[in-house]
Amino acid sequence: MADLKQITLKEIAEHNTNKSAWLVIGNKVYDVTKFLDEHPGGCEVLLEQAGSDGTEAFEDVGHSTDARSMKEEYLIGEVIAAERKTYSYDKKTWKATNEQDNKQRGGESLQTDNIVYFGLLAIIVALVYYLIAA
Ligand code: HEM
Repeated sequence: MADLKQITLKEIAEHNTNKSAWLVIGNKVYDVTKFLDEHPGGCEVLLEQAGSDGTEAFEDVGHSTDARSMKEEYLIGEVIAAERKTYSYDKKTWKATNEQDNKQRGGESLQTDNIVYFGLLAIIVALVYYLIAA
């Protein structure tokens, strides 16, 4: 990746129209001008991000692996080292995963609790029935 053209945020900001639309995803610069009409999510969302950093918007949509590799066709360079931002892909993934895990775990423990309560209730009912019958 050493050969990638180094581009400043100032230069990127100038390409924010449908005549020339650049956007930054993960510090890489993509020229999506030709892709505007082909983007399944529409040209508006791309133009909204054009000239700026679209990493968060791109990640929020949860683009497919296909979409991720597709964007490499439009790669034209990368943000100069001094102006790069760190976007924590890991943290985001972990956050989402943990939330999901917690929900799942919550659901599971609730189910387990219900089974225990139901079992106790059944034992009590059986005991009462036994005592009455005796
Ligand atoms: C070069 C960059 C991009 C490429 C190659 C790309 C590609 C794609 C592809 C292939 C899809 C179809 C669904 C999928 O396969 O995930 C899609 C959907 C979509 N994209 Fe992008 N995209 C790019 C950037 C963006 C950005 C910056 C946004 C900003 C919000 C965006 C918003 C959306 C939305 C809203 C959808 C529709 C999702 C749906 O209907 O379920 N995309 N994109």
